[in-house]
Amino acid sequence: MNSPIRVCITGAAGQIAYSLIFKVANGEVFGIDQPLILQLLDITPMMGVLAGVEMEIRDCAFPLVQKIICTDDPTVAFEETDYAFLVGARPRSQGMERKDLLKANAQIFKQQGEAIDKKAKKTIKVLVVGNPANTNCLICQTCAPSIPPENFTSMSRLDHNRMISQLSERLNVNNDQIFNVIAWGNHSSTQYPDVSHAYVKKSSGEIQKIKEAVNDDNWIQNDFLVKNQQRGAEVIKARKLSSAASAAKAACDHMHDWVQGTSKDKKTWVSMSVLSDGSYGITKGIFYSFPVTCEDGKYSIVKGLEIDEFSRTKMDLTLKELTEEKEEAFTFLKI
Ligand SMILES: NC(=O)c1ccc[n+]([C@@H]2O[C@H](COP(=O)([O-])OP(=O)(O)OC[C@H]3O[C@@H](n4cnc5c(N)ncnc54)[C@H](O)[C@@H]3O)[C@@H](O)[C@H]2O)c1
Ligand SMILES: O=C(O)C[C@H](O)C(=O)O
Repeated sequence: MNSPIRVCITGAAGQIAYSLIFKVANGEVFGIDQPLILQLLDITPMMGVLAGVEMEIRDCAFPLVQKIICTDDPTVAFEETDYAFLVGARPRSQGMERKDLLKANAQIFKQQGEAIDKKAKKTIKVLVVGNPANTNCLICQTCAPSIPPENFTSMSRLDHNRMISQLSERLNVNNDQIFNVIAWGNHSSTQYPDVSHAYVKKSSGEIQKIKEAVNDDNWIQNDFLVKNQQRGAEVIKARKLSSAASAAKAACDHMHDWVQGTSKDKKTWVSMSVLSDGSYGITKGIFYSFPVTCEDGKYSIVKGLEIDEFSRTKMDLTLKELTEEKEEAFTFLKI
């Protein structure tokens, strides 16, 4: 048996965590022979609810769970942490301006970045889920200067998965027959769901570009695009709550692929928000969703893809939003 790894999940008394914790505990991310110590963080008023979650984790009798630590103190939650899912964030309340939301979250992710810097293993891998995820991730990473910047990522996998689902439905194939979609940019309504390089592997074995298989550019550039950009809002409208199970599944997919690797031939990729290295003309120092492959616990941005004029415009638009978010958030922090 391997020695246990320490996995921190923040927002542990919330909706996403209520699905995520149990998938992680069941071995779905780090493997069925990898024991875990769960380090669960939420705010003080939620400690009672978190105690209930802890009871349920215990009642599952997971073979892999060696210890459960529930806390409202980030310096306890990030002690020696190997992997962190930063789910907890301040939600937008009625009448709250975007600026106020950025400000509230900037403070949370500053505090957590500082705790990670002081307490976590230097090899920690961090996935930020709490919105605005890309900018929260940037703040957290900036406040943890002793940790390599490439150890921080934020989640665009839900957008990636939503694209696959929409395409498989349209083409009447299974989800695992769709490859190489790309969710570019911010996890927000400016994201750019791009199918220019995507393909479908038909049941006959034939491979066809998505654009040819769909044969309707108008649908790709309008209905499909807007549906993906607005999917989070559509779920909120229907559920009166934001996506939780699908977000938890996407968080597991993201961390699983980062740790265990994507396809060995490097021909298929996933979408992950990572610190831009300037690829595709995206300003360095912004967490932007790119196509990546992963191997030996490291991600690499897929290089050299051709970008047409339509894509360029959309990629620049979401970059503009991220640049503005960064400027605004950093004014609150005086970094
Ligand atoms: N990136 C994505 O694809 C994606 C998808 C869905 C939801 N989200 C975001 O994920 C976040 C969580 O969603 P949810 O549905 O679980 O929300 P939720 O409100 O059910 O749970 C959030 C939890 O975070 C806790 N929290 C708040 N501040 C905290 C802090 N400083 N430290 C630790 N915990 C704290 C809250 O007390 C609450 O228990 C939201 O910001 C949501 O918008 C992101
Ligand atoms: O929580 C939200 O605002 C929406 C969420 O990020 C989603 O994409 O479902």
